[in-house]
Amino acid sequence: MEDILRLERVSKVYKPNIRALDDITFSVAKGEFIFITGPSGSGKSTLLNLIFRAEKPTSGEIFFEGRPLSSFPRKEIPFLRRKIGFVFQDFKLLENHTVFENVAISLEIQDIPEGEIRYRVLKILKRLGLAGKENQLVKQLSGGEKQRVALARAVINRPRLLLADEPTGNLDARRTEEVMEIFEDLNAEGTTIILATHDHSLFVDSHRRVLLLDEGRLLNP
Ligand SMILES: Nc1ncnc2c1ncn2[C@@H]1O[C@H](COP(=O)(O)OP(=O)(O)OP(=O)(O)O)[C@@H](O)[C@H]1O
Repeated sequence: MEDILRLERVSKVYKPNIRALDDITFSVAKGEFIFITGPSGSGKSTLLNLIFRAEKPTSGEIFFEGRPLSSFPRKEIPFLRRKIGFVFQDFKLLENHTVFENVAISLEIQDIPEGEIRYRVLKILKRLGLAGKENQLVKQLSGGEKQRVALARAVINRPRLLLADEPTGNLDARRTEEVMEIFEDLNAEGTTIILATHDHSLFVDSHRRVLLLDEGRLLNP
């Protein structure tokens, strides 16, 4: 099957000499759902940040849909980010804005008619169990609700690739199961997913590919 993503010999070194990622090579097929795991500090977040082009590799290259990420000029990054959704570990939500505003923000900068924005936002909120919460300020939400708002915002553009960093970190067992079902549904609809977690229970029975990171190295390329 065609690859949506390929990393070739990617390394990331932070000053003075922290090798966060060391010579990483792997591919992800279109439609795949893979897990990345490893102990704290093994490089999971760094890897996702590089794929999102939030940071650049020190060496090596990342290809998204065949195109090297290094070839995207700055002004094209917003277009790239519409194709790649990111659920951040710390959510990165606008705490003093409403749930609706947080989810709608990326649609509003695209000249999409207001009625369609409203329809799409309310639909995704309903799907994520947040119906009726649209006018609430994010800072008034529970951790689990914020997690789901972050997921809603990440998928509102119907991205081809969804990156999720510890997306069940703040959830109890029942909510974790619900969120994992949503990831399964999104994947069944064709979204490629890369989910980073240290929680083995998320993938142990999943029969999915699991990449193991340790001190920046991939143990099972
Ligand atoms: N901006 C940065 N500057 C310097 N060092 C960094 C930076 N970001 C990450 N690191 C270092 O790179 C290594 C990998 O960190 P990273 O956050 O990718 O790990 P992780 O596997 O996501 O950990 P966790 O599960 O705790 O989130 C760590 O040693 C970390 O301290």
